[in-house]
Amino acid sequence: MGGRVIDADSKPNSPSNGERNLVLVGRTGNGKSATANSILGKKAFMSKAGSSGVTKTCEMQRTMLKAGQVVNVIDTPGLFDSSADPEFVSKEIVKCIGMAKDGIHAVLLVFSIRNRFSKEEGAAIHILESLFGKKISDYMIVVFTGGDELEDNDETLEDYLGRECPKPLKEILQLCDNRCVLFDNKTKDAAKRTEQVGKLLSLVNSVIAQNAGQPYTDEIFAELKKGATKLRDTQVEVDSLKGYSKREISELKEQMQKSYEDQLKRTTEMVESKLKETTTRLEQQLAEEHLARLKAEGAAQLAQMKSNEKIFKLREKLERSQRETQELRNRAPQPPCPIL
Ligand SMILES: Nc1nc2c(ncn2[C@@H]2O[C@H](COP(=O)(O)OP(=O)(O)OP(=O)(O)O)[C@@H](O)[C@H]2O)c(=O)[nH]1
Repeated sequence: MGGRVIDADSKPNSPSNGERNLVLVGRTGNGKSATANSILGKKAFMSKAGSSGVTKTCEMQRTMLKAGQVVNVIDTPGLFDSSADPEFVSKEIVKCIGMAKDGIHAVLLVFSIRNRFSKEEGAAIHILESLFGKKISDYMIVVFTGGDELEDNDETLEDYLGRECPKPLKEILQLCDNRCVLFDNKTKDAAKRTEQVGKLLSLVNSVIAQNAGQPYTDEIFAELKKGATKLRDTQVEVDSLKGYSKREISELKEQMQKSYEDQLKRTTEMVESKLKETTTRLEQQLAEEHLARLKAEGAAQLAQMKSNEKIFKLREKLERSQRETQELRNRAPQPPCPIL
């Protein structure tokens, strides 16, 4: 444990004083690790440029606030990148849930104002909702990184969203009740660092208050917690057994460990099948939308062609009738010259 002491929780109406579990999700390179480090006030996670992804697995680090409250920060790899393998993603999700045993107090969706918002980022929210239910959006907070670049351009977050907010991002912000915060992870200004982390933690407090102090949990959390508690209790029980040889005790422990690992495997498989089902459904939906767009474009093109053809024919008709009129005029007998 270590890191900076932050004064975000010394407000009179701050919610429960238990530990807080914050999970950062987002596309590789959006600045999850850098944001996690800003929250922790120390370089706990590796953060650097690279398209292949620096964070390879979920990891948890913690810090203590001024009021003595512990904040657990879980950094994740790019779970919703289109290149991510479902088996790996499911294992990581189960691992992350295992770390936040008591539930998740806030999910931080990390976007970067330095990278263009992508389709897959828009789809990620639907995957999260499919895996964890619509309730998960009550726990979401959007974090935009790259505050320094906006500042360099003399822009605010509102200016940026005014010019650069595609429909799926708008929908995400609406789903989160517009809970969003801008982070400059590059700043060396201690006051600025404290202020942006304080703002985020205030949003976390409001999320906790709105959810009546209850962190997000579901049947996956419950199953994993039950399994881990059972393993721990039986290990204690086995340790206290009398009249058994060392070998028998070690065999019993191995059996317990194996049954726990089997349960983890089953849970991971369940998450994987849900994930595959959702991804297939989303891909189908995207393909259908694409097809509908193509059809609409085709119909518009056809209508345009038809109307071009009509215009061409009308112009031809007009020119023909002008020519005919001129010919008639030319053929008509000329009036005698008044001078003669
Ligand atoms: N200018 C600027 N760069 C940032 C900011 N936040 C993160 N970065 C940079 O963005 C790059 C990626 O940051 P990471 O924290 O490694 O991103 P990540 O989402 O954790 O990426 P993976 O660990 O690879 O999944 C690094 O070069 C960071 O220094 C920011 O607020 N401003």
